[in-house]
Amino acid sequence: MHRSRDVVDFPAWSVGKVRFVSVETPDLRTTRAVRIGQVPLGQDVLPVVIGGSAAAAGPGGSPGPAQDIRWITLRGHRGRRPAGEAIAEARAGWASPVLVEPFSAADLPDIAEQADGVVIGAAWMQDFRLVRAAARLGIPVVVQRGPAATLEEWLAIADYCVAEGNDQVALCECGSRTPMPGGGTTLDLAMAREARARTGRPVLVALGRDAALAGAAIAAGADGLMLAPDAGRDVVAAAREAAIVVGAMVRREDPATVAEARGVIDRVDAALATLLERRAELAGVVQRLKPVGGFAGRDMERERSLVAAMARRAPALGTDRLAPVMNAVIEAGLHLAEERRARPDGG
Ligand SMILES: C=C(O[C@@H]1C=C(C(=O)O)C=C[C@H]1O)C(=O)O
Repeated sequence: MHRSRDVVDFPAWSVGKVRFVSVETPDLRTTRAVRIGQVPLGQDVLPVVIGGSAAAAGPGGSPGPAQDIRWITLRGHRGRRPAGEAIAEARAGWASPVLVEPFSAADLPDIAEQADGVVIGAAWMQDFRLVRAAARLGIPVVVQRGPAATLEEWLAIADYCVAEGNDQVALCECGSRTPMPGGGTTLDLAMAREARARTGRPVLVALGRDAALAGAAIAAGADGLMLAPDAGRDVVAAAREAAIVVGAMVRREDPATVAEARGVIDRVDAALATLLERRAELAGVVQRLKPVGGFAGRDMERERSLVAAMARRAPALGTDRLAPVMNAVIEAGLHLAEERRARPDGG
C-alpha cells in the first residue's frame, strides 16, 4: 500500500503555511508484474535496462552492472538465418535472460524453446496472426507500440495476448514516426504513463542508441529502458545511471526485506553522492569568488538559513538533525577548496 507522502504540511515552526510537494511519482506499483527469466518487470524495484551489445556486458559476457536482459531482433535476417542459431549466439556466455523479436511466425518454435520472452516489434504490432501465435507460446510477450498506433490500438494488442491465455504482457513505447538524429525517437511518454496507469502492466520505453531521454522516461514511471541491441557500453551505462539516480528521486519504493531496503538505500546514496560532488564543486566556486574564501570566510548565518530551508524538505529530520550533517558537508567542501587552492596548479 502507498503511504501518502507526496504532500507534506509544514510543521508549525515553518515560515508561513507553504505546502511542500514532492517530485515522487505516486503510482509506482504495477499490478501485473511480468518476469523475464529471473528478472522482474514492474515490481517495486529498480527499473531494468534491456539491450545493448554483448560488448556492453561485463567480463566474460556476464551481465555487468549495466544490463539486466539482452534482446535480439531477427528482423534483419528476413527469415534466411535459422532463429535457433541466432538465439544460441546471443545466449553464448550470457547467463541472464534473452528476449527475441521474430521476423515471422516461422521463428516462433525456436523462440519458445530458447528464449525467455518474445518481442512483438513496433513494425509488426498489428500483425494479428503473429501476435496471437506469439502469445500462444506461453512465454512473456513485450508489445511494442507501432509508430502510428493510438493508445487504444496498442492496448488492444495486449488484450489479444490475454485472449490467447497469456497474461504475461509488458508494453514498450517506441516513439512515433519522426526519427531523431543519433537514433533517438519521438517518444510519447504521456502515452507510456497512461498505458501503465490504465492496464497495471509494466511499461518499457525504447531509447534506441541515445540515452538522452533515459531520465525523462524514468521520471514518467517507466519500468525499464529498452536500448537497441547494438547500443554501446556508454549508452547502456548512461541508461543505468539514469535509472538509479533519477529513479532514486522519483520512485517511491516500498521494500519488504533487508536486501530490498539496502538496494533502495544504495540507489539513494548514488543520488546523494552525485549531488554532494556537485555541491562541493559549487561551494568551491563561491570560495574563489568571495573576497575572503575558505574557513576564514565562513558565513554561519548563511549556513543556518540553508539548513532551515532544507528542513522544510526533510521535516522528519528537522533542523537539529540536519545541522551536524550539513556542517560536515560544508566543512568537507571547504577542505577540498583549500586543498585545491594550495596546489601549485590551483587545483
Ligand atoms: C559557499 C559558501 O561558503 C561557505 C560554505 C557554505 C556552503 O558550503 O554552503 C556556506 C557558507 C560559508 O560558510 C558561501 O558563503 O556561500
